[in-house]
Amino acid sequence: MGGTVEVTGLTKSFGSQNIWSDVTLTLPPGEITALLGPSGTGKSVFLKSLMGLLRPEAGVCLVNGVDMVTAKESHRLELRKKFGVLFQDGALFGSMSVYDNVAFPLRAHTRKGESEVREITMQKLDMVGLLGQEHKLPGEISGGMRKRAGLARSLVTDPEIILCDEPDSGLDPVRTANLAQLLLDVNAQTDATMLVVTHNIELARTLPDNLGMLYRRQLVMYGPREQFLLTDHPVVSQFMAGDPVGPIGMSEEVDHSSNAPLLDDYGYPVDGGSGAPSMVRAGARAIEVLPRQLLPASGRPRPATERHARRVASGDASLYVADDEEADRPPALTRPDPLARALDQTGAFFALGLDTIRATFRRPFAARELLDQFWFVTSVSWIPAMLIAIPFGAVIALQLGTLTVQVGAQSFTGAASVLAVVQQAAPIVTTLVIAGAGGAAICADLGSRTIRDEIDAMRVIGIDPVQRLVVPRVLACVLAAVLLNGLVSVVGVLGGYFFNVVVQGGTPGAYLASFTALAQIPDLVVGEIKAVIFGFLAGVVASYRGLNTRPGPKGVGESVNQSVVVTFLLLFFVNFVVTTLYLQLVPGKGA
Ligand SMILES: Nc1ncnc2c1ncn2[C@@H]1O[C@H](COP(=O)(O)OP(=O)(O)OP(=O)(O)O)[C@@H](O)[C@H]1O
Repeated sequence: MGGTVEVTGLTKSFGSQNIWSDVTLTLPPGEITALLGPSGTGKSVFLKSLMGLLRPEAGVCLVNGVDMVTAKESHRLELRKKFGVLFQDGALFGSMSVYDNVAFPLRAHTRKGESEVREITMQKLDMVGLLGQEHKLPGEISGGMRKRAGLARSLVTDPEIILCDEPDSGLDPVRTANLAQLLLDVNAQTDATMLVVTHNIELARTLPDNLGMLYRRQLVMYGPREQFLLTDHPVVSQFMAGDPVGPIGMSEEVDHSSNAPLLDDYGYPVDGGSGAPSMVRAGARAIEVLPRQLLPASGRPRPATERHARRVASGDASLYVADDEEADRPPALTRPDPLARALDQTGAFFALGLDTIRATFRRPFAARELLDQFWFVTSVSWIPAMLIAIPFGAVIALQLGTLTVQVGAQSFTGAASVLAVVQQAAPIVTTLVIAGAGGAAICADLGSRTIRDEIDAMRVIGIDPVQRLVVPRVLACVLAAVLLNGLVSVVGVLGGYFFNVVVQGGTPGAYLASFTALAQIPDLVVGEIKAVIFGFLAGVVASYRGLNTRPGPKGVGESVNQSVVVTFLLLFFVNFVVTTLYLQLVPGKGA
């Protein structure tokens, strides 16, 4: 029988926006449950909270007895392997073909040989009608096809718990009917516990054993289909009838507001309210006859059907209806505390940094991804770094050359300009360019994957995105910083030599002699140490912002902007700290 999911008092907010509060329900093992609710009521947020992808601020969510809210991430990654999840847009990995996407969980978590992987993958692709499309990339197929490929991927490991976020959206009516039948047949074969979020009334009426509805930040009703579908609850009956008139309005915020029609005790418009009461009642009456539930194509009854009937007959399964007073409660407005938020984000940033260091030593190591990223970061950074290094080295050389002449210490010009370039200018120039070019691209890439649910899909498949995506990107930034720092130092020093010796008429011998007299090996090493630290910071900041992008393209843009600005600020602060420590700990040569 399928896995168990027991939710108690779950509450989730984003900042001051409460999404839902105190949600309590149990998904009966092996049965199909549908979750309904107007757009924006937090159904997707609920699914993600069940899998521990989002962290509710209160409540318990037990999956096979383990609380997903408080469990360690490593424990959650293991538990998520029990889930098969279809995200709203399919959440296919954009760089892999449809075939590789569907085969991915099998390759990641089973020891099956490639021929067996192929057999299972092709069978699932056949099941969702995608044979012949397997070599295409997700960007080359339609939205509905992506959805079906996502469904095939979610089923490929025969999961104990299947969560589907609007499996019908983007599908034509025939394919929606086929998909409903497919989900039912999968349930009949595997006895998996299933939760399906849908807006499709026909699917909601004929597929599930149980239904629940979210509305105005709470679970308004939850229970067996026999009781749910016959209710005259105004919100539920309006939704199930798809009626424009009733308590549900156009948006979550104005529902039931003064702009909405005046409603009687049952939620029907009273005199002066807009809309036709007869239509509402007709709509409500339309669901008074219990529709027939779908039957498995095999003709054999599902194991869940009998268990469900027993639960209903014994009274174990009964309809939960939320308190009306609770429904009328105004949204709980929690004022966001900017200090607590800043501390939270700082803590999360350091946690990602530590996790990145730990994950660097975990196997398997994403060596191919590291090479790709290193090549990418270096190729976008080296030309701007060189172009900045030449005038930067020249300005330092000219300024120091002029100054040393003024104070009669021109014999130290070489040492002063080389040390300024190697210790200060080179690491800073290198990392500013890496953060601006490479870091911005890393943040945009991870941000786009986040808003397309690819990162969450990876977590559900039990792959740690820090190990798979963040480690190679951060290491690529570190390696590119070390390499470019060396190049920028050489270019800067040569530029200094050119301007001091050729332009300002200094002697080559004095330039080099002053350098060897005053500089020491640690002076050169500290430049590379700075490059390592700055490269690490640029990579972690870009990854942190990318993984914590707010929804939508605007969110990605904001993240990229913040990533660059925060890296610059951090860089100058850390440079100050490292330089001060170095000057305290390493006495200058001859001092
Ligand atoms: N990561 C996030 N950060 C901030 N707000 C979010 C985030 N994810 C969702 N929200 C907000 O939570 C609310 C509920 O979103 P959700 O996608 O769960 O709604 P839904 O019921 O699934 O809607 P639909 O039926 O239209 O898909 C929305 O107001 C949304 O803007």
